[in-house]
Amino acid sequence: MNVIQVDTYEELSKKAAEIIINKVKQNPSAKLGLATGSTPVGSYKLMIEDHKRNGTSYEDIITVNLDEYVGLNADHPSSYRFFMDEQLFDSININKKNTHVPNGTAEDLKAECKKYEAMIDELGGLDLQLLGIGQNGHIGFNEPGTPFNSVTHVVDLTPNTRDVNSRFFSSIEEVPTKAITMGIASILKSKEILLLISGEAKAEALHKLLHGNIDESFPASALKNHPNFTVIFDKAALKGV
Ligand SMILES: N[C@@H]1[C@@H](O)[C@H](O)[C@@H](COP(=O)(O)O)O[C@@H]1O
Repeated sequence: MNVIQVDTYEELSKKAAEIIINKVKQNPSAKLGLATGSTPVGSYKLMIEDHKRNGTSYEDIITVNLDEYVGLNADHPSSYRFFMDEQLFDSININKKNTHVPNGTAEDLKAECKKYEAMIDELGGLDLQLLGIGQNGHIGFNEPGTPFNSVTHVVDLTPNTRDVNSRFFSSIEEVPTKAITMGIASILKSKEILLLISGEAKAEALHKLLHGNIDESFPASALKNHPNFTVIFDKAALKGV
């Protein structure tokens, strides 16, 4: 595990954006695994700025997102497809056809999961997977207890995750109870993994990642088995533990 500590969220965003932009420059047809949540937003902004200023091209880049809520379509403002379009895809020269987010409104959710995993395999695995982390150590929507050998699947969201994520909805009742997520094994298929941890609310999760055991009760600990795993965190995430 490579550990990078920075002072602020701004620095964290800059560092992560640099790593992603370099990957894109080195390999203009790279396959990027992307994440939602507030943490990567700063990096996405910097990627957009760099695209506008320096012309870094996403023309042949393929993206694969980690997860999507069950029941929300692309037009729903709280869907992860909507989020990705708004926060990144609509502002860079990516071909929308090359951007993949699980279809949360698929009639046959199991078939959708199978199809998604097969797509990842057909791509030959991703080149770089960007991740955030939940307060309980979830990655994607892999909640504590998820087997490390899990592939893309449907999950029941925990009350805590629904509560934390309710800030993106008008009320807690609107937060879906299920989601489709890449599994832990799907995430580990990526050649490189970059995890971003920012803010005091994540202090316990960071502490467990750095000092705890590799155990299914803490999903992010699986990443420590990966040969090319980097975690970037800010000072605030070190507070209070
Ligand atoms: N499914 C997403 C995760 O992929 C993300 O890492 C997490 C943390 O979000 P934030 O960065 O807003 O704290 O939120 C959601 O649960």
